[in-house]
Amino acid sequence: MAKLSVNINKIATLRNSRGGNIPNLLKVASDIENFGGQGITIHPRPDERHIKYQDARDLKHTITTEFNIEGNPVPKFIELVMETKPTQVTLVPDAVDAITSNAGWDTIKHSDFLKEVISDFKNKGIRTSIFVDPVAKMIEGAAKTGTDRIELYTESFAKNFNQNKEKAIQPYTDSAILANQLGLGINAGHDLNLDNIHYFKNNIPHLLEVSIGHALICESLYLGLDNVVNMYLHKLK
Ligand SMILES: CC(=O)[C@@H](O)[C@H](O)COP(=O)(O)O
Ligand SMILES: NCC(=O)COP(=O)(O)O
Repeated sequence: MAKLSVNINKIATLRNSRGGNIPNLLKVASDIENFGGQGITIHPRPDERHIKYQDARDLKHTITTEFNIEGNPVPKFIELVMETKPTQVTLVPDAVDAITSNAGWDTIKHSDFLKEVISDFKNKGIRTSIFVDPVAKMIEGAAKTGTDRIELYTESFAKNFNQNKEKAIQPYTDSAILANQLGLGINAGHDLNLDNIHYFKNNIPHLLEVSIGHALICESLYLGLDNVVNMYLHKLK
């Protein structure tokens, strides 16, 4: 069974829209865990437009499952991760002005940098994962950085799922087989949803964890958070 880590960025977006503390991010995170969620993911961005750096500090004291912090390892982010010591850090090469994550690492070009930050995080006892496209040479490059895991960037799978799911999944299946042969753990995320998750899970060998936020929160508007978390858990079995 792959673990479900719920990305709560969108809860922070909603809270920030009124400047108060409704919905309460810490309570939502605890509720998700009580509903069965096996992890909480946040992706603080430099402009703090949703998750604030202080949220990461506060969540550290309330999360009882796996805490995953995603982001571009700029100095301020590295400092935050070193201070909060989450279960896992997922490195994502976001541009500052990106609306959302839109590419995986070039693990060849940024090899030296990735090796250095990954080694620093691992020395602190933090599991590392790096966000990559499903491309063989990028997976091979990832293995050389010393990272524990990769997170497969699933945007293209999600985008093409309805037209041709066999074609959409193929690079991901191939990448998962290769990653496993190279000793990497496999996570995945971005635009996964209740329609595509079961097919994704069934076709990705050795899948350890998915992080899902945008669709999960949207689906919860109609179906309820408790219900939706459990629907994902069922589909991930
Ligand atoms: C790494 C990744 O795929 C992203 O999903 C990200 O965590 C979502 O970030 P936003 O909520 O800012 O779009
Ligand atoms: N790492 C992916 C993630 O946390 C959630 O992405 P999305 O479901 O919000 O697209």
